[in-house]
Amino acid sequence: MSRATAFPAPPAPGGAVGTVAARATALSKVYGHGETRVAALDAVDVEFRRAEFTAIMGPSGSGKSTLMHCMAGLDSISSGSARIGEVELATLDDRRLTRLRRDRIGFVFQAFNLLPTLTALENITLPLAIAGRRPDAEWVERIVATLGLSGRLAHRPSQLSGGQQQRVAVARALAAKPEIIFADEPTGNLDSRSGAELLGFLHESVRALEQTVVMVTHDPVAASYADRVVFLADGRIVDEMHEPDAGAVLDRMKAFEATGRTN
Ligand SMILES: Nc1ncnc2c1ncn2[C@@H]1O[C@H](COP(=O)(O)OP(=O)(O)OP(=O)(O)O)[C@@H](O)[C@H]1O
Repeated sequence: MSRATAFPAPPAPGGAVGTVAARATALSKVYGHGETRVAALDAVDVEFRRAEFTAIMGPSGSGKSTLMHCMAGLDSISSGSARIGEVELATLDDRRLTRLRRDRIGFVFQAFNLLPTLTALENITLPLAIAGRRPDAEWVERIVATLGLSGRLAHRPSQLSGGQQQRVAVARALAAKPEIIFADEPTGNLDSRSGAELLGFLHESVRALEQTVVMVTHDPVAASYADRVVFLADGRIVDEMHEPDAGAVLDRMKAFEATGRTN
């Protein structure tokens, strides 16, 4: 049941582990003019590899959300390049950009944004239904099992805990087999235990389902679930850490904040 789209079909998740899912090159984003001009991103170079879990950290105002929004085609860029796979986002008109976001990108936000009148399963498959695509039943089953939602599919959001609702939101993001998932503070509305569980499931979706996840977070513990942490300060990538642990991330953050105060 292949359906013609404006883009080549995304590779099966895991089909090309280690290749680049998204890339920014000399990416700059300026808001405002004159006295109100803010360089939110200043010549950022960063790659997000397939089947890798990356956390983006940095002090408030360092450009984390702007980077995520520019990479996800939710905001325009001022100069440089932002690519999903081989597609240069700046070359797409609004219609093609909307389609790319729908077909190739998954989103998870702090607010779960589930429809209250639909069951968990209906929420998970809704974006596919809107896109006129039939869900891949086997894939949806794997996602649901990986996220520990098998016994909850007939429940409505009000019958689920916050952690379960956010897992439904992650399942919804995964259902279309996106090339990359952008998560903005996905544990921001969860208590610490549900947050830890959600992060464990996100980690598992990268390991077991070979998904690519980029997560903006303020929380060093959340970042420690990632394979890699990219640190932003004043709109620039200033450091990177692999196989992070929470203590080391916290120390690095404190160091940036101390430097920021003395500059
Ligand atoms: N729409 C906008 N108009 C003007 N300036 C903006 C806009 N969005 C962001 N900025 C500015 O760009 C800079 C980076 O903002 P951004 O929200 O990306 O930072 P952040 O690291 O995500 O911050 P936080 O951790 O507080 O969410 C900040 O100085 C911010 O004030």
